[in-house]
Amino acid sequence: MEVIIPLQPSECAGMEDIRREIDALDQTVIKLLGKRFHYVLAASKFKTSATSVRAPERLKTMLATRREWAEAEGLSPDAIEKMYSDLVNHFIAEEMKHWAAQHTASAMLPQESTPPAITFDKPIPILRMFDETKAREFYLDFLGFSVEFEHRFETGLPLYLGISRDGLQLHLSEHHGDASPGATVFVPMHNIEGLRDELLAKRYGYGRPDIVQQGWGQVLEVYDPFGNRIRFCQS
Ligand SMILES: C=C(O[C@@H]1C=C(C(=O)O)C=C[C@H]1O)C(=O)O
Repeated sequence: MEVIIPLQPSECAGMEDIRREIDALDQTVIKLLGKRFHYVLAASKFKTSATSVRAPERLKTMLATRREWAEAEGLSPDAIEKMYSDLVNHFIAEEMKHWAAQHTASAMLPQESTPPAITFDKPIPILRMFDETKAREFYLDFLGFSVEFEHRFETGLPLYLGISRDGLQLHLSEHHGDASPGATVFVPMHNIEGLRDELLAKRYGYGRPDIVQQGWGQVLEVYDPFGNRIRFCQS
């Protein structure tokens, strides 16, 4: 391995030596400037405003110090100040970009800052019922609903039944506090004639519903054994 020992200026035998030494020094200077740059970027996390990023007072005093150091090395203070001024202005611009990315209003917002939109699912009417057998006969056998779930706090306590058919969900409750008989559920639907034919074919003992033409559409009403009615409507 070739070990290169730096030559003093007076030891250089020609331009080749001179330029090799200058290149080596400039490479070291630029490496050091690269290190310096990382300190400047790291400064941005302690800066609280765009003015503090520029830190004009610090810039002024540091340029003055570099002038003194230049003089001590036999260099022109003006030339060194100009060099530093150009360099530091470039660093400030980079620090500003870095700072803005960390500190602007949008960067400061928590990531999950957009609250989810408020939306509603389809409501589920709760209808009062007080005879499980009659409820099953009407809603399951006649209207063709299926049971989604059944709930009782314990055996012998009131039943709460979730039922559904083709997108229509109802809750039937034996709890007297949940609802009073006499409710009407308005159900927009499609193929009301198909439903009418299906219901008539059931030959249900307590109702033979037919379609009534109203101003707002065709209406078919059925009455449950507890005084509630379901008003199907196709418009
Ligand atoms: C690093 C700082 O931020 C800026 C960059 C400077 C630099 O490159 O030396 C000096 C002052 C500021 O303009 C600082 O405030 O010290």
